[in-house]
Amino acid sequence: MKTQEEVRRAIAAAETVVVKVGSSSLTQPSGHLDTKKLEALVGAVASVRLQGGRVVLVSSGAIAAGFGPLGFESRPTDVALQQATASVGQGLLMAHYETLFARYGLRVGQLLLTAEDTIRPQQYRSARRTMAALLDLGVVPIVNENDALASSEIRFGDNDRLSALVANMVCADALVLLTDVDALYTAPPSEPGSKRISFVPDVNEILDQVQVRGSGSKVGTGGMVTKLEAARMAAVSGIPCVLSAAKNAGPALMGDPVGTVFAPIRKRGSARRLWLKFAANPRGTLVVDAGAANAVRGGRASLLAAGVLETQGDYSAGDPVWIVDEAGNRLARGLASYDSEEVPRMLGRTSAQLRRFFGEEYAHPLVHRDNLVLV
Ligand SMILES: Nc1ncnc2c1ncn2[C@@H]1O[C@H](COP(=O)(O)OP(=O)(O)O)[C@@H](O)[C@H]1O
Ligand SMILES: N[C@@H](CCC(=O)OP(=O)(O)O)C(=O)O
Repeated sequence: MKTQEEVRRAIAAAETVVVKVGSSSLTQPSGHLDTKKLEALVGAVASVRLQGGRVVLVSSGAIAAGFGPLGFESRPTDVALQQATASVGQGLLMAHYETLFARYGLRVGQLLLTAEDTIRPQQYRSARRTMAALLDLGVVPIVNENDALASSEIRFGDNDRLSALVANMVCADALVLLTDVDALYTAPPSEPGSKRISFVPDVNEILDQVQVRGSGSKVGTGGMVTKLEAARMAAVSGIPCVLSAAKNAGPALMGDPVGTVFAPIRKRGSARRLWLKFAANPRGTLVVDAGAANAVRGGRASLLAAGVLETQGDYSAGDPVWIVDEAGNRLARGLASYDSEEVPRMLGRTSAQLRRFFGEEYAHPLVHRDNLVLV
């Protein structure tokens, strides 16, 4: 899939599509939900579904839908109030979607995910199974971050990266990012001289060539920065991606020449590793000796306690941690197998010693190679 036309054709032919729509495309200038915009979006998504496609909609808008009815003038900035607003707004948002999709005879199902659901194997498998069952039933799953519960340290905030992980989770054939700007530009579109880009053959190469900024609106969160990250996550997972204005959702889904398309650059990988590489926020650090550093750099070894010199930070089993060498150079990110307070007594010991001193449950690597990505 090398040319722009090939990538657009692949998007049009996609059997399973993830469509992400941002807050800025669902709201009026005041920040309140805009039902006309919702109507147009649902029309475009429903037509893909009615033609036999499997579609997941990743929709922002819970906070936008909630602050007006709660009597706030604008989006609250306090975290607890934001979470409460999202809790009220999410129900209202879903009520709109239910009514609008019902006009096309379609059912919707709600899935609220936290960042943790995309890493912890059990939660990940459960989310994937539910999503697959919904799609098999012909339902349109509507996904949002579980804002009411997401903790501030480990939340996405934007839905861009979440949508790329969902695309991976459902083995999507295309990712469609809908926003309030018609394409990726060489610089924020408000800057004189910025030019529209319609095709990105290798998203890794474009990162140094464009100037991207955070959100241009009061309601959007991640801006173009997180959209490019999402496009990159899709590209390295082998998923073609198009970024376009929400008002061009129909043409973008049909492969017409709107927005910016990103070619896939690699075969599909695991979503958990993708999250670790791009989105995980490490909670601690494991400092390793030269031998372990070499083994980790080699890319196929687990990190054994025998090669770890020090543990820093406060983390639980399953949390992301940095793996650094003695000079502090970051080698990899991985998921810790043990809570941070269990680690000091394990350091420097071989698996046989750990088994003998502490029992079988302490004889595992501190980071298993399946849970480790090089940076
Ligand atoms: N290089 C760029 N090209 C296009 N848009 C950009 C660029 N850099 C920053 N932006 C801004 O990103 C905004 C879209 O992000 P955001 O407001 O978070 O939308 P959403 O709510 O859809 O996630 C655009 O309105 C634009 O102002
Ligand atoms: N999860 C939040 C949306 C966060 C947000 O604004 O994301 P984005 O539209 O991707 O910038 C909500 O539903 O209000």
